Amino acid sequence: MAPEINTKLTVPVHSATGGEKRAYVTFLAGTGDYVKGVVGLAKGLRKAKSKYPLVVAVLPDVPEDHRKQLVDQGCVVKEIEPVYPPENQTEFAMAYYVINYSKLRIWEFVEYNKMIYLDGDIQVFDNIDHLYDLPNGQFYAVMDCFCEKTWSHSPQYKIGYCQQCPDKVTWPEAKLGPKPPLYFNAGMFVYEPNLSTYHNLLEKVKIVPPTLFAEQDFLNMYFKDIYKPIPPVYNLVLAMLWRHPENIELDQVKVVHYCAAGAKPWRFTGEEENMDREDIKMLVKKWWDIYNDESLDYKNVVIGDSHKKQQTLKQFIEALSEAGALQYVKAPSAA
Ligand SMILES: O=c1ccn([C@@H]2O[C@H](COP(=O)(O)OP(=O)(O)O)[C@@H](O)[C@H]2O)c(=O)[nH]1
Ligand SMILES: OC[C@H]1O[C@H](O[C@@H]2[C@@H](O)[C@H](O)[C@@H](O)[C@H](O)[C@@H]2O)[C@H](O)[C@@H](O)[C@H]1O
Ligand SMILES: [Mn+2]
Repeated sequence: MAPEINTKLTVPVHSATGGEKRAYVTFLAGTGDYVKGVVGLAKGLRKAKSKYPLVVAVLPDVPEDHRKQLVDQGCVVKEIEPVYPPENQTEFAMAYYVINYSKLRIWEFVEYNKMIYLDGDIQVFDNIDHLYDLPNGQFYAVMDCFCEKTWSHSPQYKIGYCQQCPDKVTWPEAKLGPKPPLYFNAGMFVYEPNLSTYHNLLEKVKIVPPTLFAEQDFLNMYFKDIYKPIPPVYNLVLAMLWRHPENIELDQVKVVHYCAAGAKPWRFTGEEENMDREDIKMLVKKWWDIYNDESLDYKNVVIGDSHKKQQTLKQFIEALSEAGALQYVKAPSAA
């Protein structure tokens, strides 16, 4: 039985007032192939007719040609300095998670007052611009699942507890203390950049001992009092398809998060566990269909738009002249 959360997202009708500056933001590190994920995301947001730009926070190691690819796709590329956790012996669930602390820099982007963060391994298949109209002062994200092997070192996994089905194995308060607060997946969240929050985050991250899920654990701790769960259609953590299918209606899903082992579309082999599932193969194909769709490239959309505008202008002028509204003044012949 899915946890009782408000699955009918009621968003006030008012849209951005004049002063609101909104953007999507993602994070890119390294010289590897995650840049494909970000290009795919930029094209997916365009296909979903998102009104807002995509900002890409890049670490200094992202090469010039990758940055150019992103600018050519209409992205706003902003270089950030890395954020490192304190010296520690932590075994992160994935060794590379240490670089994910750098995501914290996006709280400094105060030229925007509302942003939606999306991992580079996320694709947006339907418009989610309405999430910007959610009430301010909260931190919105989708609840994670604790059932994958990546959680095997956690107390939840060891007792078979998952917040996605809290009645299946009840949390043993007597033995393990109070049930953990609702926990979100940090691959997608709606937040408000803010300088004092930013400085406080950076202060706190220096003293909080790192844990399994690196900055995701840290963000859950930091925002636990204002965290508001939003429906899984806004961040389908793929493992939900085989761990909690009863909580998912795939044809309603707007955002897919390719975070299961072996699920990154641009490296997909289909060999890892669950990667031979028909739904997984369909979602990977959907990702590639967008990535390969040249009509979604920024240069074609912009040209397309300006071409359309020229066409419309031409038709407008023709219509005016047909209506006799335009008296062409004959230019004197040059001769
Ligand atoms: O080599 C890397 C690893 C991670 N990332 C960024 O960090 C995010 C979080 O990592 P990942 O999505 O692999 O974590 P998962 O969601 O799979 O746990 C990615 O989506 C990318 O935006 C990156 O740019 N380069
Ligand atoms: O650095 C920690 C990462 O933790 C999260 O990924 C995990 C989490 O979703 C687990 O629940 C899954 O089991 C696992 O596969 C997946 O990698 C975020 O998606 C990512 O952005 C990043 O914060
Ligand atoms: Mn991810």
